[in-house]
Amino acid sequence: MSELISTIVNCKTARKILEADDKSNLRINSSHMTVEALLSLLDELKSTLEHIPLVYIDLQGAKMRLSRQQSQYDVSTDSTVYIIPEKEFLERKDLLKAFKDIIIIEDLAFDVLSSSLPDKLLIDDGKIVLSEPKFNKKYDIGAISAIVSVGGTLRPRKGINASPHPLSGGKLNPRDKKIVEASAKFPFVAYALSFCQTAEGIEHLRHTAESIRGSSVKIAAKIELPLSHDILCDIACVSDSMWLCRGDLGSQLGLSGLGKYFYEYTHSLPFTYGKPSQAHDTPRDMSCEHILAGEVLDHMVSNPLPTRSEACHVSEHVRNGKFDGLVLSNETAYGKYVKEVVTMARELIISFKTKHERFVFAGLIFSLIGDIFLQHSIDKFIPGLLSFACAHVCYCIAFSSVAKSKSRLADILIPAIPSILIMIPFVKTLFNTSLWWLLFFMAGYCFVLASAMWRSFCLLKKTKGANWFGFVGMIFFSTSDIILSVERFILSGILKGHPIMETIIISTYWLAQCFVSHSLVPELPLFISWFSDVKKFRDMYNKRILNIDNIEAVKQSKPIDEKEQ
Ligand SMILES: Nc1ncnc2c1ncn2[C@@H]1O[C@H](COP(=O)(O)OP(=O)(O)O)[C@@H](O)[C@H]1O
Ligand SMILES: C=C(OP(=O)(O)O)C(=O)O
Repeated sequence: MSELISTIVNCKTARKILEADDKSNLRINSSHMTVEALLSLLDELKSTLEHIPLVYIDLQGAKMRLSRQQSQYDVSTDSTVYIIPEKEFLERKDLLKAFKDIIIIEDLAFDVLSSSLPDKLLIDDGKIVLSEPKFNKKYDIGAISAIVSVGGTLRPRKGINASPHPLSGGKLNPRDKKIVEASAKFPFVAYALSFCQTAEGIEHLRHTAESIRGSSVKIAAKIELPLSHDILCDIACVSDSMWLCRGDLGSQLGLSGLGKYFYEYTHSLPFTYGKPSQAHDTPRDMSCEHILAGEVLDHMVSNPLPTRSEACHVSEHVRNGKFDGLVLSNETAYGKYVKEVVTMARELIISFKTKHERFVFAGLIFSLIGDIFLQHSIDKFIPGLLSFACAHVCYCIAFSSVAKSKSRLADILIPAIPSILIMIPFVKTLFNTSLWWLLFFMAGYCFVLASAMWRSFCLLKKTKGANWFGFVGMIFFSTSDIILSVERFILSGILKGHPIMETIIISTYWLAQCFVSHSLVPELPLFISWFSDVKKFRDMYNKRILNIDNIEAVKQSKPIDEKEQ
């Protein structure tokens, strides 16, 4: 099932979200709260929630932000504003708080921006744009003045973008480090690192978190700058997931640039952005989970339904396997329709049978046909074998719909080599017999079985070991088939019908089918989930069919004009 991550500001929002979708994970943006407030929110979640999901703490990393001291006010287009560092504001607060034309930013951001003034500054994902920044001595402070080319409402802690981005993301900054150290005692916490720029940044975070916790920690890299394909591949190697954050990326690249980057990212195209990729001996890919973030269902911040484009875009990209989940930000942090947006997001990502599900189902049907043939007698062996070969082709398609290998050559060679090796004893035994022609069918069968195993390994690799079920299933499959063929052709059926042999063949076969099917729901506990979660799944399904929440929301909503009057 796809991952849904919903941003919360307090325990109340968390409860609302989980009421609408108890499988949603949560996200807390640490930049919008003090470290103490963050820790007490984690404590509250732990003590009040019945079931606590994964909670991502979003770390500021190398993101630049307005100060917490910034007051909320509107800046109008064409006016002049003065950007000052937080420390100056704090020193002269009594005088400065009366002025409505100052923008207070974090000291580090002020220092890096002063050392090389950018052409433009974008605040709050580009909702406010400042042009022509220059040094100015306003209020006797070394300020940066700028013209407001797009006006809007300033709010504390909103993000600032300049291109090129002036802060490099190396080791954790002191505040993020303190947060990681203090939150390590909560086993349900994962981390998302903002403005991630290198694999080293993620490695440092992982090392810090895991050495304190003493166990593995899930880490997401937030991609908010146009990084090159090579760097993305490096980051993918050390991260559990990468979040494509289109809010900041859109500010960095402009909207048409974002469209182009999005296309290249989702098609893993090399060298358009950043430095050209270096030549590598082995093909490189961005194998890890990919999560779509930034204005995913933004229309629902103030409307009960998303736009058609949002609904189609989300469905398309989760369905075609480009993304493994979604982050909801403003939609749940301060949107008016928290429950509706969470329900809608879940519907959009499960409201169809994915290719993975459809082909696992088809594989099970072919296996059933194969079982019926093999139940009869030896002369139905070939139809049985062909049915199971079709089942493995279906499993191949199912696994590769989620995790494709990048190399066609590997797709052929890796399954071919073990198939040839396995065939050697059978060739020796059957070659000079009247059953020699069976060897062709058996070789073909071995190849499709090994291909399905290879594709299940790609899935295991892409999910960094989290979805190992398909691979283990295919190992059981091969074990069952090898024992069956050795017993039938090499030992000439002398053990046929022996209860121990039959038990091993049938139990490995059933375990294989169970594990392959479980690869569809890797987040649920093995086997038990099939029984304990039936009701929840049925409720979710009924809700989807009847669309109850959304019908209610539409009925209750008034036209925009009416609301504004
Ligand atoms: N813990 C919080 N307290 C108050 N407001 C918050 C909090 N978290 C998020 N918000 C609000 O929701 C908005 C969207 O959240 P998020 O996407 O995490 O922020 P940002 O875009 O600033 O990184 C924030 O800009 C802020 O206005
Ligand atoms: C999700 C994003 O990150 P943040 O919420 O930190 O702005 C984004 O930039 O789209």
